[in-house]
Amino acid sequence: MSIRQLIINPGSTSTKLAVYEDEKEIAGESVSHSPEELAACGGLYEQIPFRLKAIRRFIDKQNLSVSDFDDIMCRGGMVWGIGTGGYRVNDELVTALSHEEYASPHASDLGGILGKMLGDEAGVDAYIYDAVTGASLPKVAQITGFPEIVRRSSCHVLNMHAMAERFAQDQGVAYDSLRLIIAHMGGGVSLCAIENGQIVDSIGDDDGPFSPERSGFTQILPIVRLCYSGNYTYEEMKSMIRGNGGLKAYLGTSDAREIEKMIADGNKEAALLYRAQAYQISKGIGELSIVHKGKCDGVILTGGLAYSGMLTAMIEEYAGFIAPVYIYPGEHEMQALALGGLRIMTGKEESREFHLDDIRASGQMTFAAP
Ligand SMILES: Nc1ncnc2c1ncn2[C@@H]1O[C@H](COP(=O)(O)OP(=O)(O)OP(=O)(O)O)[C@@H](O)[C@H]1O
Ligand SMILES: CCCC(=O)O
Repeated sequence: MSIRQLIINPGSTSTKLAVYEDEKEIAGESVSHSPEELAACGGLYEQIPFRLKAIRRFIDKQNLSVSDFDDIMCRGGMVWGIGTGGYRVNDELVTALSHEEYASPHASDLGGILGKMLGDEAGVDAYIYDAVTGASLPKVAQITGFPEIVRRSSCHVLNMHAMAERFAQDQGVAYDSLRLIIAHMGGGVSLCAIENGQIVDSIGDDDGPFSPERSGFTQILPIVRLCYSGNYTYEEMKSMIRGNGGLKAYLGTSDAREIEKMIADGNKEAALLYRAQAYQISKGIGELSIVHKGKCDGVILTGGLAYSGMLTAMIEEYAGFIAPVYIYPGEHEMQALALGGLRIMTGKEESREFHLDDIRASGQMTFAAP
């Protein structure tokens, strides 16, 4: 009997859904949510009923019900102090996914919450897999200049692990033997260093290069001044960091294809900004080369922006001296979730149980939001 799984991947502007039977996708849909629809919901967690409706519509369309699934696999959120792999969604994980002290607000936080709500109706377990914050940073990588702030990892773990494994297969070498740097370049950009099959350091979407829709990191004092200027609320600051920052803030679009058209039409500002994006991503690669002490087997460029020959050529021009650059365009998160779920369902991998005390013990809790 095959294993049938419902896959849920909430993003900032869409909810991606799929049904898998064993390794095969038998149905898939990316339900787009317009800015107006999302704004009408209010905050992130107020989107739950709206997204739940979209998921139910998708399940109905397949003539299935929740009880027809063996499990529900959900994109993991930005819960601090969590490891990689699969976690069964229990009540403590739902609490963590719903509170800013435990998790950074991000659309992917909704995955486990939605999965558990649906699963509970029919006694089906929901899991998150390779959560955005899952990593194994050594102590030396966790120090900041602020004793009150522990440096935490956040990156596109799901797609990065999947691409690293594909790369190892393509090269015919053991994944665990590779020292890699991966840049995931989508609406948000993040990077990681992989060693022994583990993410040992990373640069998050608010921690390094700007991206099509995110501000990335810049000098701290101007940001502090902006926060206290009285011109912006906390919510507005967050939306500049994630959603309305980066290329979108300068050029009014986060679609790199439109930006390339602007460049082709002679728009010099667009050309400068696109180069600046490549430059910053390359600097991120350079920063992570230190983690490997310069001995890196490859740099992998992935995500939607890796389809852009213009961008990848510029990155290769800056960072190609570090290691050979390999391009794996697109993201393969739905398949990675399904394969992770299949390993759990077939007993090849054990899922983990989450406890709020794990976050407390990690020292990675955050201050309460204002
Ligand atoms: N063929 C292409 N050429 C150039 N850019 C492209 C191409 N296809 C997609 N992109 C760009 O990739 C970006 C979106 O990438 P992707 O779909 O991986 O992001 P996302 O899933 O929305 O966000 P994230 O990866 O941060 O979760 C957009 O800027 C889009 O314009
Ligand atoms: C690090 C951010 C991950 C994401 O946007 O999906």
